[in-house]
Amino acid sequence: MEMGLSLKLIQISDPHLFAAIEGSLLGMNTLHSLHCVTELICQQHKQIDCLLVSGDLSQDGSVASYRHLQQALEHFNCKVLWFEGNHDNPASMQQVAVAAGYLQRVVCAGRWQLILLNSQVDGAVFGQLDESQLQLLEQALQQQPELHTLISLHHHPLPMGSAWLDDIGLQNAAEFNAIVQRYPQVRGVLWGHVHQHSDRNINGVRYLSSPSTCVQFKPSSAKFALDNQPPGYRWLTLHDDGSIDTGVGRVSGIDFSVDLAGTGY
Ligand SMILES: Nc1ncnc2c1ncn2[C@@H]1O[C@@H]2COP(=O)(O)O[C@H]2[C@H]1O
Repeated sequence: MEMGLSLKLIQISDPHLFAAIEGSLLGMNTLHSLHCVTELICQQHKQIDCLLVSGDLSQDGSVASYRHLQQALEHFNCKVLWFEGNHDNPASMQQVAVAAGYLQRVVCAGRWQLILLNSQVDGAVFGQLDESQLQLLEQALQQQPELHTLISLHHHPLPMGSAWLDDIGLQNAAEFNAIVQRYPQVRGVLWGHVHQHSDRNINGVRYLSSPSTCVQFKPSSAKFALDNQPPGYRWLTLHDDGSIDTGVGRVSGIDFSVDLAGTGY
């Protein structure tokens, strides 16, 4: 990433791709919806410093699904960073991402440090930061006290107000948030998993969730339910003074087929 006056970051989350190009999740073709989102990003953002993909890149864990993602992003002339969600297969993901340089936990650019954590628990839908991730987080924060910091992970460290989702969030959120609040340089925490946007400020730290590039979950629903919002992404401008401008973009004018009555997957 080049050093400028501010950094433009685009977050893509939860694309849930399959090896088969016609693969679909609750009626939505996830590769097609991803392509619609990347096209929108190209139209809306001329200069991007970094594209961050925040987990559940694949639905079937196949190497081919990660190659589809790589191809979908290859025309972006910027740094690309991937990290794991609960659905990802670490070995398949690494096969594609390591050679391409997409897997980095700590990245410093300009006045900012990005810390990307692995909250995956083998075989579980919920998340947890193990001791190595908590140590990595604290070490990075201790090493760069002067850099504004954005932390990203797949699972939600705050309740979303949906009982079913709040059962599958970050299990040690209290421990994580205690660290976040202890280091004044932390400006933002950014996640995926919940397929919906939210924006909260807790003691000056911006806590942000983001849409999926495929199906959306209905906010404030006690049980699993899909929303009819279209696929989308989040953009963030990280300013030199530590402030963050951010918003969500969604595809318009395309009729995505989705099974709104679906009760899970
Ligand atoms: N009906 C359901 N109730 C609870 N969890 C579900 C249901 N359907 C799917 N899930 C899981 O909830 C997860 C939410 O995000 P993921 O995309 O990680 O994957 C989803 C499934 O693993």
